[in-house]
Amino acid sequence: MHALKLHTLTLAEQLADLAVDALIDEADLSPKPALVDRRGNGAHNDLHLGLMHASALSLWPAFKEMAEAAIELGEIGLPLREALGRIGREGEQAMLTTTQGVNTHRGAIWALGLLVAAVALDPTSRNASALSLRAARLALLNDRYAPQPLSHGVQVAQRYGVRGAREEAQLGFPAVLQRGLPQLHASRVQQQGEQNARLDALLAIMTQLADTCVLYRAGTEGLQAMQQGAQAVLDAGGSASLGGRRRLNELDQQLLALNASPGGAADLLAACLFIDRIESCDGAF
Ligand SMILES: CC(C)(COP(=O)(O)OP(=O)(O)OC[C@H]1O[C@@H](n2cnc3c(N)ncnc32)[C@H](O[C@H]2O[C@H](COP(=O)(O)OP(=O)(O)OP(=O)(O)O)[C@@H](O)[C@H]2O)[C@@H]1O)[C@@H](O)C(=O)NCCC(=O)NCCS
Ligand SMILES: Nc1ncnc2[nH]cnc12
Repeated sequence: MHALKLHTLTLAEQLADLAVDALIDEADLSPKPALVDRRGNGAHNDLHLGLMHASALSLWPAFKEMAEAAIELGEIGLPLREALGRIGREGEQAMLTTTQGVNTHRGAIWALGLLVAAVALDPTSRNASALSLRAARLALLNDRYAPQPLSHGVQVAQRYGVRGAREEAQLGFPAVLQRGLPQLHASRVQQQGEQNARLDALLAIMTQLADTCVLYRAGTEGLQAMQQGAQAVLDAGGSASLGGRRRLNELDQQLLALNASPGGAADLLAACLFIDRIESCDGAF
């Protein structure tokens, strides 16, 4: 008879599981305005839900390695920042191989990678502000080996003078801490269902974020439509209310017409769900 061998997950493996779970929960959440979800491809002709799942799963080794690097190096400093940069770039390559070149989760590797490392550095300190502060301190360090591509984010940051993904992390994810998480908690208190609470959290993030994906595709008209439309859904009672659902449908149609995909807001919803899960576990994850 074979003995059943149980493998206890390491901390790094548990954190990688949680990061991938957050990405899959984000992808599955429906109906998200102009984003890939269970209904369809939103404003994307090169993406679908299966690809988002495959992309999320391809990132598990990178998240695990980022957590291991944080545990091994043990402190915030250039060695850890540069290790995260190297692992992040390898993660991007794994993602691009899986998706045959489509950028599904670049911003999510960045945000979740920093947060995974922030938890691994001190798993006993799990509240959102402490975590985001450690992530911000990592993001503020300059990775000497990072290539300097003229990315979409850099192009629109220059053109419109906005904060992109890098600055959002360096500030400790204000769209998540000040908007997404409080809205998630407030909507849960109203007991109208977890999916509606998550949709409301996404909308709250959208009200404030300078999403460089939206700006690149649809300029300031797209960004205003996203921010004001998301606020209109929340003002009408949120995604659980009939009025809110009507506004959400209007926002979906408007963003689709503008080809404006809030991919940055989607990544930050995944970050929000990850932090929420870390904060709510006591003991093992
Ligand atoms: C620091 C980096 C995040 C690089 O940032 P940068 O702004 O230079 O680069 P981008 O390539 O533009 O990627 C940033 C991605 O971050 C998301 N995002 C956008 N706005 C915000 C915001 N205000 N706050 C937070 N996050 C934001 C967004 O990701 C999502 O959109 C992706 C699709 O974008 P895009 O390629 O533009 O796609 P399309 O519009 O569809 O393109 P076309 O089809 O039109 O051609 C999607 O993947 C979502 O994830 C931005 O894309 C960081 O990445 C970096 O430095 N990496 C190097 C390695 C490293 O250090 N890693 C650290 C590991 S901890
Ligand atoms: N659900 C989604 N749809 C499109 N782009 C995304 N980037 C991250 N999540 C996304």
